Amino acid sequence: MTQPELLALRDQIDEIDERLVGLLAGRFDVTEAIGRLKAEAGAKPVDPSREREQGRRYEALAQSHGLDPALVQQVFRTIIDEVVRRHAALAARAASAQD
Ligand SMILES: C=C(O[C@@H]1C=C(C(=O)O)C=C[C@H]1O)C(=O)O
Repeated sequence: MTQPELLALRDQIDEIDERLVGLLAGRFDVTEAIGRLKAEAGAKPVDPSREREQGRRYEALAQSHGLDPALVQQVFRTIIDEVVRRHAALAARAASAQD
């Protein structure tokens, strides 16, 4: 291993990480829009049936990319838990605005 090789690979990692964070931010923008719609409609923050459907999709995606499905599920569990937390906050705000 040469130092330039290592540095070039680390540059690639930095670019991928930047794209991942950008994608994550885009996902949170979309889920925020969903959270606002659900809060207006009085719908629950969590949708277990949608989450089950996604779980099956993450499993298939992980397998098609040669990744450990448990790892992919764990990553999305962390993200979705944060989405649901934000949706609950939007719902609480909408409910208190109605008081
Ligand atoms: C985004 C939604 O809200 C929650 C968060 C989800 C997600 O981050 O993918 C999926 C289902 C819901 O529990 C939704 O209902 O679509």
